Amino acid sequence: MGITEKIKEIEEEMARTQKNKATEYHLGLLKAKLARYRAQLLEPVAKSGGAGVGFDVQKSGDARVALIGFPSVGKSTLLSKATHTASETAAYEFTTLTAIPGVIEYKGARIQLLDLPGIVEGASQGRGRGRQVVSTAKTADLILVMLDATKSDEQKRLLEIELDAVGIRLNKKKPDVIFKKRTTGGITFNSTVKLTKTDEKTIRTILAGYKLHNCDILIREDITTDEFIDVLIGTRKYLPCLYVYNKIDSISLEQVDKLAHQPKTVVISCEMDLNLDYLIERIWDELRLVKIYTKKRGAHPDLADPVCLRAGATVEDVCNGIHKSLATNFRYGLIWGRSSKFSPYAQKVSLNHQVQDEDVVSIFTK
Ligand SMILES: Nc1nc2c(ncn2[C@@H]2O[C@H](COP(=O)(O)OP(=O)(O)OP(=O)(O)O)[C@@H](O)[C@H]2O)c(=O)[nH]1
Ligand SMILES: [K+]
Ligand SMILES: [Mg+2]
Repeated sequence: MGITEKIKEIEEEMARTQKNKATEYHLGLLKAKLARYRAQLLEPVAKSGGAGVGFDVQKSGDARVALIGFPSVGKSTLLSKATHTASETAAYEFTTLTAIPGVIEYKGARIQLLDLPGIVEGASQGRGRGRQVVSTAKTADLILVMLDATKSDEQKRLLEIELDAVGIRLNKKKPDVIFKKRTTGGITFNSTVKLTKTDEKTIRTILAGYKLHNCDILIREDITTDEFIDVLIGTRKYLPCLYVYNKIDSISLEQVDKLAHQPKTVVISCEMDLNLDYLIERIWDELRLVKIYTKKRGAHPDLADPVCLRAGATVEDVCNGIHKSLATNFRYGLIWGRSSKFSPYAQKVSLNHQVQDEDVVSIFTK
């Protein structure tokens, strides 16, 4: 029996099993099995690629944004409008058959936008190019889930099921659980909060199902059983996501208004050029990029060529963004702007100082 059949069998058994106190542990075990098979399904099988291998597109620029959606929602139209790269667009499905990268230049940052083939229901189980698409999506810093505003909202749920099945968690934080494997000593189970969505017995059942008999578990958040399995599997990808409804030129204003009020959502029309600038602004915000200007002694800051980094970056990252040797020869830095505690004056800083958007930095070397 192949993995897909095994998955199907478990899913059927889960559907048949009534959910109650008596079956809770058994269901937990099934869930764990299911997660393990799904993980197996995504492992690369042969050298030639196929399962689990994404499209071979070089990462470039300061961040990567991937376009995911069903066919003909307008992904390629967006790429062609927002970047200088043309990607074929047409009224028929599966126009795009590979990954096409384009670049959005915004506020001094170069953001790679990746057009991808449309995915279909069942993509995560290997239908169409789905698995390649979702594997590529895992390499992105931000996912744009693109939806057709003229179609039912069911599409959003279906897409999320596909992404979920391959271990992509959208707009979710990694569960606050510490899990350590040991060689002896049995299972130590601790929780700093009251667990209302799962319990110790279920978790122990799952651990047994994974043949994990020696480990330390410290739970610091009221997690679900599924979230615990995510921690065990370990390869989950937690990615920020924006829901982009395209084709709002074809629906009523009331409908547009309703969609636009959903969280993490942007409504656009590629064809009519509606709201595209705002979308790019939102992409920038979601990526949480910071822009750092450098300044040579006695000169004005270089405003033309900022260093773009992810939020949380340090002076060391700034150095590495300029030249490899800078951090090794670093003596001290001077920083102006939001992260200087003496603002508007400069603060003398070391490599581990965290920078903030629009800071100006001078680096002094040995
Ligand atoms: N009404 C309307 N049509 C649009 C809009 N954007 C794109 N389209 C049309 O939608 C169709 C599909 O566009 P594509 O850009 O090829 O869609 P895609 O998502 O890349 O499709 P695949 O590559 O096949 O997955 C084309 O006929 C476009 O002209 C829009 O804003 N409004
Ligand atoms: K199309
Ligand atoms: Mg396309």
